[in-house]
Amino acid sequence: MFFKSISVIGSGSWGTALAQVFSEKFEQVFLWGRSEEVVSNINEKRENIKYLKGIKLRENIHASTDLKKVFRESDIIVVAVPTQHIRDVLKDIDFPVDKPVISASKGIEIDTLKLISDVIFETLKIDRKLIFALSGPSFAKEVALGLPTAVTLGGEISIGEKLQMALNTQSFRLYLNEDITGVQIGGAVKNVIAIATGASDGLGLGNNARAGLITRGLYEMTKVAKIFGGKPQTLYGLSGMGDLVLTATGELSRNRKFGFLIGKGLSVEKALEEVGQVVEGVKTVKALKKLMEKNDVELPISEVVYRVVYEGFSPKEAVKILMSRQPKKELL
Ligand SMILES: NC(=O)C1=CN([C@@H]2O[C@H](COP(=O)(O)OP(=O)(O)OC[C@H]3O[C@@H](n4cnc5c(N)ncnc54)[C@H](O)[C@@H]3O)[C@@H](O)[C@H]2O)C=CC1
Ligand SMILES: O=C(CO)COP(=O)(O)O
Repeated sequence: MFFKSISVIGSGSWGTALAQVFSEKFEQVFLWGRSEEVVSNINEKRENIKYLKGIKLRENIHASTDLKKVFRESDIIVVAVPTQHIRDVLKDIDFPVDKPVISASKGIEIDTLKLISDVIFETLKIDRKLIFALSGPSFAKEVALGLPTAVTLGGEISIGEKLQMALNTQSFRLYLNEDITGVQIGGAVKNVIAIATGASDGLGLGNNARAGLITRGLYEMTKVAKIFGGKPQTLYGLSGMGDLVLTATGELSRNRKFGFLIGKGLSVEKALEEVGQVVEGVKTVKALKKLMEKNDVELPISEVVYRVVYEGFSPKEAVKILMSRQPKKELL
């Protein structure tokens, strides 16, 4: 398999940052976006002013609103659309796809409780060996600036090795992991925990509280991975702990910022408005609530994030609920 060109589906901050990093090695990079304005800004001004301001995009990045064309044009497809919209976007592809499709989005589909790899499988009807998930600590802005970043590529090893070679650059390092399920759970659930640490910081609860949430949050991530059939140890890697630490503490995180604003007393609506970009944890926590009910499993941090976001509980009440739980053994 030799890859000359690559297509990125989704021209938000992540899709654009990935296009920029890929444009270093690929002859041609195609980028699909819904918005005519974003697409023409990229093609004419070489900048995604709305989602990735200040980054000069390379000349070999070609943006388009024609999804089928962008899909047909290249040897690898990367999906970077907000999770709840992936099915809707991919359903328009009505021809066979026989090239690798990599999910770079993070979340769980609320209606079906499916992972993105399953949504790709169902909509495109492609061989599972061609489906991959790219996840790990990777803020779009830092990736686009060419700052060193290490991520995990989850999926089948033999094609995965070829993709790894093709996508690896001096600033973007990929590790392979066969456990595509565990890789996706890390990226999805860490967003919910980042909302919790953001709220804790917004309330001014200190460093101890944040470290406690991160550690017990990681345990929740392993519990969710087990439900989906993923390996708990995957969650100790880049796509689990790595991304959790980044998102739960990093100033650039939208999930953390959303939580922080809630902790400062803003309403959910106002906090979402203030962030102004996708906050996947708000959706993922809804899926986790369904998952808890379906599997009769406890995810205490996710549960209180759900109550704050959807049931009108205050962040202070959430802290009280967490701190007054029955004392437990430290299960890991
Ligand atoms: N921004 C980042 O640093 C990273 C983001 N991700 C993930 O990438 C995915 C995309 O996020 P971002 O690019 O950051 O979001 P963003 O908020 O920067 O951009 C949102 C994008 O989604 C598009 N969109 C909105 N509604 C849509 C719909 N109904 N159908 C199709 N497209 C729609 C918008 O046009 C825009 O291109 C998310 O799952 C996110 O968790 C993963 C790693 C890093
Ligand atoms: O997933 C990310 C970094 O790895 C981005 O996190 P946010 O969506 O919280 O900004």
